[in-house]
Amino acid sequence: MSYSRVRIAARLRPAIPGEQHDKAIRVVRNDAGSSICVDNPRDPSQTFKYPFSSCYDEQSTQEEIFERDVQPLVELAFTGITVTVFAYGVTSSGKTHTMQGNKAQPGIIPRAVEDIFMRTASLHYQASIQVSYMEIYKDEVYDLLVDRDTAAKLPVRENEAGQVFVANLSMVPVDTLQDFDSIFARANKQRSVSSTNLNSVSSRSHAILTLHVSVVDPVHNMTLRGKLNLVDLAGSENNKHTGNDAARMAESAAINKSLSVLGQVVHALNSGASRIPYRNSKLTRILQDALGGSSVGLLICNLAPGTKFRQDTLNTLNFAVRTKNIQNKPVVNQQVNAIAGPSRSTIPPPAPSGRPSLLPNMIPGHTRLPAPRPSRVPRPSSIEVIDARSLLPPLEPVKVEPPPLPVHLTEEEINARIAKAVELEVARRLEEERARERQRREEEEAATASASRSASMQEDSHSQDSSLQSLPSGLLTPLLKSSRESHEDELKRRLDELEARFERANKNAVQLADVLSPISRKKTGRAYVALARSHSNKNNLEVALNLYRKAETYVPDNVKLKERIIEIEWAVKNNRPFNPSPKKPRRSGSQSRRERTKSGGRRKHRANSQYDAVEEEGENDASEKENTEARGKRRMKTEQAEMGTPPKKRRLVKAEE
Ligand SMILES: Nc1ncnc2c1ncn2[C@@H]1O[C@H](COP(=O)(O)OP(=O)(O)OP(=O)(O)O)[C@@H](O)[C@H]1O
Repeated sequence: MSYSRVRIAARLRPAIPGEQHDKAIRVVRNDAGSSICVDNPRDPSQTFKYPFSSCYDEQSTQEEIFERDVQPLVELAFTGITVTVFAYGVTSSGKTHTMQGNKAQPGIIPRAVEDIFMRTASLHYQASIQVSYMEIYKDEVYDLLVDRDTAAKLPVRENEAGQVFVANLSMVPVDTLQDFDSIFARANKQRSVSSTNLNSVSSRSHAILTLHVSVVDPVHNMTLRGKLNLVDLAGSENNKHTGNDAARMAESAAINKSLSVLGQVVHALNSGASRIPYRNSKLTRILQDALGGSSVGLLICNLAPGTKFRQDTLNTLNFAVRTKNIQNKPVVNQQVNAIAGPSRSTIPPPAPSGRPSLLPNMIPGHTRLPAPRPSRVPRPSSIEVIDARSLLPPLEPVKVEPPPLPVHLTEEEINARIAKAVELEVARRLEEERARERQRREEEEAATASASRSASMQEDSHSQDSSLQSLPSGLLTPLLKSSRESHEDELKRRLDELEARFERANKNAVQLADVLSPISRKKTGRAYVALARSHSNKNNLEVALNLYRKAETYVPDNVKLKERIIEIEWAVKNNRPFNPSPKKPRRSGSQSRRERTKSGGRRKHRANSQYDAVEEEGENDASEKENTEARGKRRMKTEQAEMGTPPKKRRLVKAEE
């Protein structure tokens, strides 16, 4: 089964007139890759680092982003795959600029359309392009290709195959770039836009432009239907800054609510929840396919610069980190042609004439996508949704049969097709190998994690052998008979071996952390933290630092872990000893609850243990935020007394409070 993670790109816009310029948020590039660095709002001496494969700074151009991150995905639409690119970020962070741009700096949408037409022209197959464009305004869907004054609210429905669609949405065939430009320009005038203190042309709705690409392959007698969804989300708004009036406030509430549901969907997917709340907003319902569904996804995080936007930026980046873990399972949408031979009529027929038209046609020549009522849903025999791999020729033994020679294919094109098929098959086999490796690894991790937990319990009780009986036999059994020190060495050796084995099997820069499930990542992170803590207790600070950094690759959005790394870096750099927080003895559930209540509650308890923070990583955002705020308040209270003391000491002062 082949999975595709949602790709992430982050783009920092330049300061615009009237904004104060500072470096609170910046793009850093080094040998290890690129990251967005943000100063900790609570403690400027600390920096949060968010590594992403694509980070664009203030000088980046529209062309770079398109060529590096979007153009490779456009190609997929020609192979029957749905691709969704969405721009996410706080209001005024540059989403519309990135997606639409302007005449001088055209954005992703015009570039993608141009690219599609260029590809179409060079194809030897018949291809047709259609466009649909909708906006979600106050949780209602409107067609942007019909006259605004008469536009009705469109219902969101699901067909028998489980595909979500917007009923009665127009689809307009476009044959040239000029066709598209005039349709798009006219449609954009319909979009809900207003002026706020932060943006004179602030989008008040989420806009989804879809380019439907149909390619008819007469040789195989089928039509591939790919889609490119280009989504310009409305920005989250802090109404202290926007200065919104009552009407804008109502829009703002709807925008913030739908983005909050988007956050909940991402969180539920990440935590493996059995119910994903897609239905809680129209936005998530329509984007369902891009989040944990069958399309390939790219999230562009737009970031506004400077201290003023720092908290919003952290929220956006944390959302991105969570989204990065979502796995989609792309499928090829392929329809067997009813009549063999090339055909340009890949567009569904217009609604039956007896059906009352709800909306007038604004654009001449456009066809309305019929509402697929159950009786009109294509039978499974005529529309297939298939796993992309099944399109590959058989490869046992490795031998690729060239596809039948279409009259207009050149020798070079045939060779390219064969090479592509081989490449895909190799990728499939690699994926199978990885799946086997993953399974082996997860079994080993389960044993490793329980061993490290037991090791940590051993430390708590200062009893080295009382818990041996309760540890699992098997993988780690020989270690249990040795001393604790050698046990740790062995645990580290096994973790290293696990990564090395994975890297050997994957020479194409896929990291172990990238392929583990969220639970396995958390477990591995936890094992590294346990080892790191043990080394820091012995004052082997450099080793501990390395291990904490390793842990961070598995749980990158764990704030406590980032803080711990900064503290140890400080101690190493200043050649100072490092005193770990005193570890509390384990208590029974009820006793623990009683004590927590007396001593100021759960938040204080959590703040005391780095290990617990990793364990509890992934709890809901609200409690994370509460913790951060509570810590921030305590930090401010003690700031005066702590001047000149290292970060670790400050924490101890707080703990004593
Ligand atoms: N990379 C950039 N280079 C130059 N100007 C930019 C860039 N990104 C954004 N801007 C400018 O910043 C302002 C806000 O950008 P934009 O309207 O795209 O933000 P937005 O995120 O779409 O906001 P909203 O959510 O309120 O619609 C605009 O004036 C835009 O031209």
